[in-house]
Amino acid sequence: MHKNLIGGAWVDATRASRNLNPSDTRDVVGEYAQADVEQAGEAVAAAHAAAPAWALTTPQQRFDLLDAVGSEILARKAELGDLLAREEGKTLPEAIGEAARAGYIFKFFAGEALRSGGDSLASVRPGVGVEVTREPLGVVGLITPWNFPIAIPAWKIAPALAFGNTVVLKPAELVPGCAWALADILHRNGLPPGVFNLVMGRGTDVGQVLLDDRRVQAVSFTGSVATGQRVAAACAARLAKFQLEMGGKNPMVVLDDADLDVAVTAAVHSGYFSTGQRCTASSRLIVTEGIHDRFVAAMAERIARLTVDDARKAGTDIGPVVDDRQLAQDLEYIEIGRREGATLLTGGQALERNSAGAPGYYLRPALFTETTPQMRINREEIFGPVVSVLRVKDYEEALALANDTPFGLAAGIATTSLKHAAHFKRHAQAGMVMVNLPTAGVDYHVPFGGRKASSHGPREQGRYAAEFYTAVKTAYTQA
Ligand SMILES: NC(=O)C1=CN([C@@H]2O[C@H](COP(=O)(O)OP(=O)(O)OC[C@H]3O[C@@H](n4cnc5c(N)ncnc54)[C@H](OP(=O)(O)O)[C@@H]3O)[C@@H](O)[C@H]2O)C=CC1
Ligand SMILES: O=C(O)CCC(=O)C(=O)O
Repeated sequence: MHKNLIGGAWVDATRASRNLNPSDTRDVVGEYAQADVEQAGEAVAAAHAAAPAWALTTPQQRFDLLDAVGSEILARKAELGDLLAREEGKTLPEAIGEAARAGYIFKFFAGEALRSGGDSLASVRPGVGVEVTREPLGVVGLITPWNFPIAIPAWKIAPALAFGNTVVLKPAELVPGCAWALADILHRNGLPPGVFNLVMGRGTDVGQVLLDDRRVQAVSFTGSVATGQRVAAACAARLAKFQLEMGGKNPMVVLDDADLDVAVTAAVHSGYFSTGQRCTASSRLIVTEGIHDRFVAAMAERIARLTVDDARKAGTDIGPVVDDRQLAQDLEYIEIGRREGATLLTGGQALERNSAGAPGYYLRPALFTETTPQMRINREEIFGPVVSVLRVKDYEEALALANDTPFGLAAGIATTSLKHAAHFKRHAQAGMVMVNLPTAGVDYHVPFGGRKASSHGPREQGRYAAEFYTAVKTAYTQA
C-alpha cells in the first residue's frame, strides 16, 4: 500500500482505496492509504512544527531543493506521464507534457525563491525610510482536483515552498498516484520532515480538516464551484486566506474572416483534447453566419477522424472519461441537449470497450448545432467532450454571447482581423484570452485564473503567485 507522508515518515492507514485505470477498469494502478481526520490533524501539526525553521532557510537552500525536484521530474517525465495516463486517462503525449510542465514549474519557482524581494521607498516624512517585504504565511493547505494530477499540485506546492511556507496536500481521491510520486520525490530530495505532508483521503473529512484547522493559514483550492463555495465559507468563518480556481464555460468566437483550418484546429483541441476535462476547455463555439456552415462541416469531418481509445495506445487522440460518475454526467447532458431541441450532429455515444476489448469509460466526442444561449448545455459546465455551436449575425453579437455566462476563465477568438482581435482582448470578460489558439493548454510561467464564478483571490502561477503565498509587511525606520 502507498502510505501518507506525515512529518517526514510514511504512515499507514486503516483504510485504502484502489486506484483504477479508466482505459481498462480491470487494471488496478495501486492501493493508496486513506487518511482519517486524526491523521489529517497530525499532518497539520507536523507542518506547523516545521514552519518556523523552513521560513528561515536561505533562498539558496530553497532554490537547490526545488531545482533538484524539477530535475528529477523532468528526467522521469516518461514514467510519470505513463502513470498519469494510466490513472486519469489523458493520452500519453498529453500526460508526458503535463509531467514535463510540473518539472518546469518547480524550476521556475526555484528561481522565484532567489528573486523574492520587496521595495525600499522614501517616506513622506523627513528622515524616515520605508521597506516593503514579503514573509511566508506559515502552513498552507492545498486541495487539488483529478483532471491535472501532477501539474496542479506542482503549481501550488512549488510557490508555497519557494516563499517559505510548509504544506499539507490533499489530492483528489481519483488520482492519488501522481500525488504520491510527487511526495516521494520531494521526500527523497531532502525536504526537512514536516515541510511537505501528503494526506490522501476523502475531501469531506480530510479536506474539511484543512478548512477548519486554525493552524492552516491559507487554503488554495481547485475543483468544482459547489466545493469552492464550501471552502470560501469555511475560510471566511475563521478569516483564513483562500484562493479558488473553479469551473468554466469558455467561449470560442469564430468570425467570417477566420482561417478555417486554424479555427477548426483550435476548436477541436480546446473542446475535445484531454477528453474535454479541462476548466479551460471551449464548450461554446460562437460562429458568425458567413462561415457557420463551412465551419460546422469541417468540424464534423475532423471529429470523425479522432481516435477514441486506450489513453496509453499510440495514435489515440481522445482517452476515456475519468470515471463512471463523470461519464454518467456527460451522457445526461447529451440527453438534456437533445430534449432542449439542439441537433446532435455527431458523436455522443458511450463505448463500453476499447479496440483491444478492454472495458473502460469511452465517449465519442459530441457536437451539438442549432443551439440557443439559454439551453443548459450552453450555461452549465459539463466537463466532458461535449461542445455546442451557436450561430450569430456578427462580431458584436458574438462578443455579447461570449460574455453571457456566469463564468469567466478563458475566451478565444479565431479571426484575421487585427481590429476585432484587439477589441476582443480588451472586452472579453475572462482572465485569459487566446487569439487563433486553443483556450486550453497554457504557459507555466504567466498568471493563470479567471473572473466571475471561475476564480476567487489572487492569481496562480508566474511571479503573481507571490501575492497568495506571502504576507506583505511595511516597516518604517527613523534614521
Ligand atoms: N476547474 C477545474 O480545474 C476542475 C473543475 N471540476 C468540476 O467539478 C466537478 C466535480 O468534480 P470533483 O472532482 O467532484 O470536484 P470537487 O470540487 O468535488 O473536488 C475537488 C477537490 O476538493 C475535495 N473536496 C471535496 N469536498 C470537500 C470538502 N467538503 N472539503 C474540502 N475538500 C473537499 C475533493 O476531494 P475528493 O478526492 O474526495 O473528491 C478534491 O480533492 C466536475 O465535473 C467539474 O465540473 C473538477 C475538477 C477540476
Ligand atoms: O489548460 C490548461 O493548460 C490548464 C487547465 C487547468 O488547469 C484545468 O483544467 O484545471
